[in-house]
Amino acid sequence: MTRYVRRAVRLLRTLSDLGPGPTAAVVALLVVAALMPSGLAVALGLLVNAVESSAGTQGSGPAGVSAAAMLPLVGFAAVYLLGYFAESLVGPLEYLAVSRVDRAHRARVAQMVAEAPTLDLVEDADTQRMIREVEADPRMGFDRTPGQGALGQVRALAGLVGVLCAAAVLAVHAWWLPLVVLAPATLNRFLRNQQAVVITRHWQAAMSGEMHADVWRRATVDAGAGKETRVLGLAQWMTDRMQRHIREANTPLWRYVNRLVLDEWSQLLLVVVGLAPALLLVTLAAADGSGSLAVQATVLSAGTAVFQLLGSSGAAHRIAGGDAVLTTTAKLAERLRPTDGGGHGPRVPGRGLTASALSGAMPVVTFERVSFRYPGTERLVLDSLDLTVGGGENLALVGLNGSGKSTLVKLLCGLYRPTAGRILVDGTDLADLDPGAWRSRLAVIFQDFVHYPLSLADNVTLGHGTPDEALGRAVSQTGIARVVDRLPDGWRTPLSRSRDGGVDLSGGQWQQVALTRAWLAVERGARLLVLDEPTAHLDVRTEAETYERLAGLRGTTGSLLITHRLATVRSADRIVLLEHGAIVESGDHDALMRLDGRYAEMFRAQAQRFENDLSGSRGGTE
Ligand SMILES: Nc1ncnc2c1ncn2[C@@H]1O[C@H](COP(=O)(O)OP(=O)(O)OP(=O)(O)O)[C@@H](O)[C@H]1O
Repeated sequence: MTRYVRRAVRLLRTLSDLGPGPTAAVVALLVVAALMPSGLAVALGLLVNAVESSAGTQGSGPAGVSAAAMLPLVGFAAVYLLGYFAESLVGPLEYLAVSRVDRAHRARVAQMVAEAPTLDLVEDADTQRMIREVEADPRMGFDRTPGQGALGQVRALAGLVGVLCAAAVLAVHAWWLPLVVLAPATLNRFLRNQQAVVITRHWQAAMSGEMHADVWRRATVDAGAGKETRVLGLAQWMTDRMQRHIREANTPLWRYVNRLVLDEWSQLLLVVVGLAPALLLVTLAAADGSGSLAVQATVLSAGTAVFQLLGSSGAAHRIAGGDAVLTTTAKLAERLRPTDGGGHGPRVPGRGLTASALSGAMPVVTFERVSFRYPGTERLVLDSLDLTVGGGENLALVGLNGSGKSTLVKLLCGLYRPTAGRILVDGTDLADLDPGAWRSRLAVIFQDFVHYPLSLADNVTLGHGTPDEALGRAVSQTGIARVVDRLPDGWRTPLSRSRDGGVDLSGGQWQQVALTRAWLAVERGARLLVLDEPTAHLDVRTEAETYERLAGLRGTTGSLLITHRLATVRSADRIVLLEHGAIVESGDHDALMRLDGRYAEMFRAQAQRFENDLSGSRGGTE
């Protein structure tokens, strides 16, 4: 019982997102709608009674009957119309209420996930399943949302008021009538609640399969994947895979619901068990003269109302679903909540925020015997790595694919914590710094930076409200001018083909956008530039210009550059070669060439290829 009360309270609390006025309106209308069946039962009884008594009056003809029945008839019609009016108003109001509650819930979930300080828990398969369950994404056509649950709960409570009223109507005719009707109706309600809980569990169990289906569902409609879908003829394959995952995920749920449909006769039996004795008893009373047709009509209507109000499975499903979503949301919050270490979640950051992390100084980041493996994997991606980055130094990190370069960047940003060892920022453990404050010291371009389907201005400022002068300086100092000039609406052009007036950029143009983001971050105070393959798509001229501009930041920021183009790292203060997560060579270009090791071998191989290409193209033109 307390479980039911706790569940109801939790669901009803979400109505605070709706506000008192709309909540009161929905509650009032639902109560009026729930009282209607009892009102109709009473009005029907009065009407039949009027017809019966005027028909029994000596000498009264049809005109007499109609006149006597007129008032109850008008009453009946008024009650009916009021109920009809309440139901038709409550539909759209309920819809608005559900959307508002769910919108606030979705915003909370989005913020909770986006603010989790590290990525490991967000990437975890269980977390992803929980997010899929609680995000209440309308694109998925979910009816299991906190809003649906809350409104289902209001409907159920309003229904209880209606049931009490119907029971009172029955009790007027005989004290035992409500007991006879309520017992099977309550049992019916209990069974439906249980079924709703089982259905919700099946729905939750189908989540992983649905997530597989999502991959294919998105791929079939995603404009970005559209090229391959068409050129490689993937449409049928994708839709087959989507259907298969949906089928496999939902078969247990569908089987259970099929069984329920077949077992529906048992619910009917409960209705008969509840209503038949009541009707039989009032009929017998009518036969021996102590009852009447009016009583029969009232009892039948009020009894049916009890079953109607208690037996609806719709509200039960919505309540069970909404409750499950709120339970999972609470678990998700717990999972993503920072702890004081030792717990499951990430550690509470910000305890030892250093002065230099907030000052304008260029930070020095020290990796001390750092080892790292991604959660759920066995392989060490970084292995006892010792490295110092920053402090104004221009450091280049090179290495073969998969050697751990991007992973090192993610650790430096505090997106993961080392499996062993520690990372110090100016002598303070990174885990003890406030992640937001630390990240504001960094200007990072990830290898797979995000192409937001927003305007160019939004794409470079990213919500920082950069003033126009800063954009102006960006135009003159980052080379973005060439991109801006080609866009139909300049800075305001949406960078997505799927938006009105939108265009897409080439890979190289996108990299110029990302470089401008980093440049603006430095303007805002970032003092360590971290660039993971920032120029891989740039033409030779633009690349050379970019490095010239970056060299201009020397003295303002330190930098960590990751690249496969070794020609671009020659001027770095220090080059570090990473292999299998460990540093195998370190020094400036000349020193590494003298060492004649792996770096020198890679450098010569690239230079040789460049020479070959050059002589090939000269041969072609001769
Ligand atoms: N989120 C992840 N979960 C599990 N393993 C990962 C994850 N990200 C990367 N890895 C693995 O970590 C290893 C190092 O990847 P990383 O991206 O750091 O290499 P890299 O040196 O940057 O490679 P590249 O030069 O190709 O960009 C790879 O074997 C990769 O499969």
